[in-house]
Amino acid sequence: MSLLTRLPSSSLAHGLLTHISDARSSISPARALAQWHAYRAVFAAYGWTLCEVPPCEEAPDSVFVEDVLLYLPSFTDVPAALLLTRTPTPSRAPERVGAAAFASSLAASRGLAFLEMPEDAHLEGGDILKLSSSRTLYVGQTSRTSARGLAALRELAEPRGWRVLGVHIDKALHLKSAMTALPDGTILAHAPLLSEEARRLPRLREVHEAEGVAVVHLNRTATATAAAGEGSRTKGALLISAAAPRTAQMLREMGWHVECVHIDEFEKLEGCVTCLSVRMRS
Ligand SMILES: CN(C)C(=N)NCCC[C@H](N)C(=O)O
Repeated sequence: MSLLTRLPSSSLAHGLLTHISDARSSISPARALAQWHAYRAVFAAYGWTLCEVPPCEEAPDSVFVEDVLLYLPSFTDVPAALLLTRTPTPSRAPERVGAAAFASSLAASRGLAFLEMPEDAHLEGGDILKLSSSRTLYVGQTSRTSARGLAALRELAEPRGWRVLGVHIDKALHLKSAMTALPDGTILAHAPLLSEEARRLPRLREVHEAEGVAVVHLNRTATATAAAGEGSRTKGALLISAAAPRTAQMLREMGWHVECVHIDEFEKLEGCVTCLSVRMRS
């Protein structure tokens, strides 16, 4: 399991804001850097190999590396792929250059395909929710991912065995600002952030904290939670923001071991625990 991350730019405080009031004045680059290291340390403790995408100092939002690179597993004989996305935002466009060279080289070393979104197809990784249990990709239709982006991803993903469905999102920056999924396909969602279309998705489980919608699966098997001292009494381990204690407790009651991380410096810029990395599980 490999975790791709990207060092925060010192200009982080100038990151884009879309749906929340301007909190950028309170952002501490030093505190953000400490939180970024602590985030990575949790994955390392669960056996993930840490890989760094070269920093992009000129792009304030470059730490949100999930948006620029998408790992696309395959269920067929078509190779899995690393996809370079295509943001519509000028301030994030420079992120693509260093990410492209890195991803092309990593893909070659791992026997993966390296793919790029076409010129006119805008898409960011924060809009892509992968449900491996049902081989479904939910693709947010947002200010960052267009219908052309959805169509272009469908052309790349269907031959790899994925079903690709668009979901209109208008109350949040990305699809994964409003929902993510547990390994069994349960979708954690925060009702105030859902469009009418999103409310109709199957297997929704409402969480009452906006930060609680974002979870990352830290390990495949319960045995890995031995590192957490809980042995194999849990389903496995999840990572969630420390800003969602009620959701963390709900997940523990569902049988998960839960690791909480402080990422408030990134939440001030509409980030979450999925944004800060690309997870390559196979
Ligand atoms: C799941 N989410 C939300 C993401 N993957 N990306 C967060 C990007 C935040 C950045 N300030 C921006 O506006 O681009």
